[in-house]
Amino acid sequence: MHVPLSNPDSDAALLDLLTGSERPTAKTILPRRDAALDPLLIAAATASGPHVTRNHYQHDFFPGVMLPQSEGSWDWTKFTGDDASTRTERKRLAYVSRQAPRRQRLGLDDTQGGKENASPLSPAENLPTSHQKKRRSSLAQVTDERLRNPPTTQPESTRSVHQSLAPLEVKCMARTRIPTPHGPVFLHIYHNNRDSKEHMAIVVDPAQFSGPPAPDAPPHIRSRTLDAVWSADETEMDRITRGAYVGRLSPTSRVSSQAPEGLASALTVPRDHSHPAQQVTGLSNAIPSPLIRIHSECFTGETVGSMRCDCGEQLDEAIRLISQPITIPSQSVSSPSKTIAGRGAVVYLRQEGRGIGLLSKIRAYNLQDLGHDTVTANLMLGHQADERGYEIACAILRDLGLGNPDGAGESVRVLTNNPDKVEALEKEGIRVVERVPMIPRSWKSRNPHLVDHAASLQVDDARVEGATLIGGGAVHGEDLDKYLRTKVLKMGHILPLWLDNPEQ
Ligand SMILES: Nc1nc2c(ncn2[C@@H]2O[C@H](COP(=O)(O)OP(=O)(O)OP(=O)(O)O)[C@@H](O)[C@H]2O)c(=O)[nH]1
Repeated sequence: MHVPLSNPDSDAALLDLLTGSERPTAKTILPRRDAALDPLLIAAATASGPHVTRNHYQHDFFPGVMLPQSEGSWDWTKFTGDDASTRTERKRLAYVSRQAPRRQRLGLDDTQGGKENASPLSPAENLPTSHQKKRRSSLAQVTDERLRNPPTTQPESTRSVHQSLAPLEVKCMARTRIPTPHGPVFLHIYHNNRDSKEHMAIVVDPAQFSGPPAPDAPPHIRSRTLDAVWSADETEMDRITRGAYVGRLSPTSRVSSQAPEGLASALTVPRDHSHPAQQVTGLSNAIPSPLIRIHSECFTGETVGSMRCDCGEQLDEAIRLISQPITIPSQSVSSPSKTIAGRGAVVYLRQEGRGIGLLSKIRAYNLQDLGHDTVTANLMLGHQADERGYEIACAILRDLGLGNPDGAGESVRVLTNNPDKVEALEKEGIRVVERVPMIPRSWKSRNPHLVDHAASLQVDDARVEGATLIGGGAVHGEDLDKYLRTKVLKMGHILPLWLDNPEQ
């Protein structure tokens, strides 16, 4: 049988269709403007590569032509009617993604060995979240049993996922100087390969402004990952822009932490007791370990100034206490006592609402207004009393040379009333030499005898005038008292309970 290789008539029609050299006529089999698959669109789509966006792949072609005015688009105006056939047609042409959102895919990948988490830390975009959030049961589903026996450990979902992941890595992406009412601090922004949050470290170490440390002075608190060389073609300006500089940055002073050679390691060198100068003065042994705090995000307390909790005050108080000058007592008759600048760090974790997130915390507040305490409200919403983890905080501390288990870093003193935090740090190998209590200002001002607990810090309790949340004074109120009492009575916080009548 003879099969014609081509049909001149249909070839001409196809050419017209593709080139648009002729306006569509009644003879045209597929009128150009009404084409089910517009050839120009197909060409553009093919040229632009596979249909992959950040969150989905395999989108239908039709979203690109939904604007009726766009060249070659489907004529959507004919679907403006409300009859049944129009509705069906609309549905058929709906914007369709054949892939689940990225969050869900990551959850699946985790169960298959966490493949997506194996990618290296990226400066441009943080690494994916490690696990899918467990679906919360509704309020009505919360049983009395759950309220009676709340789970106290880390969520199982988090534990099992973390067990199967690559080793935790953190990387300091940038650091900058921030002046505060208590003195300058260095704010460090961290990325990690466990979650997509930007956790932070607020480092207090103003001695860094005066150049490399003296042999008998404590080492500077600097990030190893920030001071590292990131790439062979990284310029001095790249390093300075991300904060890898030494001293005080100014238009006339811009020394990258890479130059001169060896400076970066000299800046972070740990206390070396075999160093001749240190043996002579013995000063370094008398310097107390840096004071640190692991703090969890609280938008309401820290930004809005909420008096339902003491979080804003605690953040402020931590920076204030760490910034207090340290007096080193005289080591011998010939050497006088010495004062050095306060040093330490607040690791600021983005674990809003003890890890349940801002939305749930806001809902929990409404349950609290109905008479429930903070713990019960969390449980009623299907959360645990506390869903936080401290692995990332420990990795950040290690990156800053603090509390390293291998003896390469300094041990730390921890500002907290929460025994879980101390336990978590020690479990991760951080050397904690002291827990320093944080007495709420309102309790201190109303119960002066509690101040004795902080006397060892030798701090001046004066407030900074004119400052609001950071540097502000003591606040108190019914909600705050209730919150603090629940911490002591239900969460095991080590804090002498404030009483209306101290004699009770
Ligand atoms: N779920 C919930 N979270 C709250 C509430 N009030 C404050 N928070 C959160 O509790 C966390 C406070 O934690 P931290 O400041 O680290 O301190 P802590 O665990 O109380 O222990 P300390 O170190 O002794 O202060 C923050 O994440 C707040 O957002 C509340 O009523 N409900």
